Amino acid sequence: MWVDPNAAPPKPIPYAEARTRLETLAAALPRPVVSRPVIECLGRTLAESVAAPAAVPGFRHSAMDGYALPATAAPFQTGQVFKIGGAATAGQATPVVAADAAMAVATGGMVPEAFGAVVPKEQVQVTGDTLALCADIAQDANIRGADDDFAAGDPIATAGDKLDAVLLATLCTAGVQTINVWEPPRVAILVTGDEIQPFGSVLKPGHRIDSNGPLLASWAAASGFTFTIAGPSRDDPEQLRAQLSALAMSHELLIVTGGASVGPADFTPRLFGELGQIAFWRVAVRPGMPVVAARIGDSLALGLPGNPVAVVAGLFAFVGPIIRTWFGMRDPEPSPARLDRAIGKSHARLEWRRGYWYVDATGQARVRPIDKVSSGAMQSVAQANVLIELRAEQEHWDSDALVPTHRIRMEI
Ligand SMILES: Nc1nc2c(c(=O)[nH]1)N[C@H]1C(S)=C(S)[C@@H](COP(=O)(O)OP(=O)(O)OC[C@H]3O[C@@H](n4cnc5c(N)ncnc54)[C@H](O)[C@@H]3O)O[C@H]1N2
Ligand code: MOO
Repeated sequence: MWVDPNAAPPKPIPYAEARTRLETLAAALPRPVVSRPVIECLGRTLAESVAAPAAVPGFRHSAMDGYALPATAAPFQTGQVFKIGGAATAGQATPVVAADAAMAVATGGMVPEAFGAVVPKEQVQVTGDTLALCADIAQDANIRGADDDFAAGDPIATAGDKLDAVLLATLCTAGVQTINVWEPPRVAILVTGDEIQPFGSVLKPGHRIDSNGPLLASWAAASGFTFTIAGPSRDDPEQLRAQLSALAMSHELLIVTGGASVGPADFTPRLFGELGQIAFWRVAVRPGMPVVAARIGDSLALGLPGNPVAVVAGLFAFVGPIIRTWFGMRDPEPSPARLDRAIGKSHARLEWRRGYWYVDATGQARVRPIDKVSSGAMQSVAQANVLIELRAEQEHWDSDALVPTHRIRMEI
């Protein structure tokens, strides 16, 4: 799509259509899979499902510190007396004991099939090298099977699962050595706008401090991505063209903020069109309508409007789906909640309204819409923990209406 700066801008497309085009773009990017030792994969996402290679722990073992009783002596009853033929300690080979003797065993110690139960220390009376049972002991009591944790072939994790500490430890336990994970996209962030000044600047009238750069850089860092941050850059098409083409050469995901709309200094859509192929420009959503997406070389370029709340919504609505497509991850489920008060809108775009989600005293999930709806008001995002989804074709919601909400202010 060629963007003619003098022509009328295109009609916004529905969000569902934009998502489909974005996911098609993301799936077509070169996404390398690498094989890595499990221990180095915290935060990585599995490119293929993993099953247990063998049973774990792989040997029959004791769940208690006590004595293994010879199977031939079952049933084990109060008062029964056994000679203690030896002691098995965890991690050591089992000693040879007489067929009718008991064997001292530690928790986790191997218990061969010749033994029919383990009696805990607390339930025996030991005199010299003999013990007497103080209770009846059931067959197989306190013995765990060789597949107590995993049987060979048990599924452990599915492609698209992200390794947190628990999953990483579980794979280690199962004896999995290396896994195939997606190499994450290299992310470039380009902040634009003549009025935008970097953190720490002394502002002149008309200037704003850059918040989109810190927002996107913090998101990329928290996601564990390698990223480059450029700008704030002036609204100069020559300089922006050079920056965009250089960044697109070395990054798979390029996020630009500002200059997405139809103003005289809005160059992002035109430059995307010159350097690559535009997938869409303008989507019927609020905030974020002027969003533009394109393929530039081997990079997916996303141009978000400069308004800071549109960037927060853009992370949720556009960047999130790109990242999940890249990693083959599922979408998080929305959380339905009842509105604290009636709300309305006077446009036919899908809106993500800021809200505060909570559970009331009766256990009911509720959401309090935040009053400020300006796309420039970061304050209102700081007061919110969800985005309330307001359907494009509806204009009024009664108090107590059930609406889908999406958690924000968390890792995507
Ligand atoms: N005639 C029309 N005008 C506008 C339309 C339209 O359809 N027709 N769309 C409006 C909508 S919706 C949005 S959203 C904005 C987006 O415009 P841009 O993408 O060109 O964004 P900018 O003009 O560059 O910035 C908007 C706003 O945000 C502030 N900003 C920008 N970057 C940052 C930053 N890094 N940190 C903090 N604040 C930032 C900037 O100063 C502006 O106030 O267009 C509407 N106009
Ligand atoms: O889409 Mo803009 O972000 O509504 O103000």
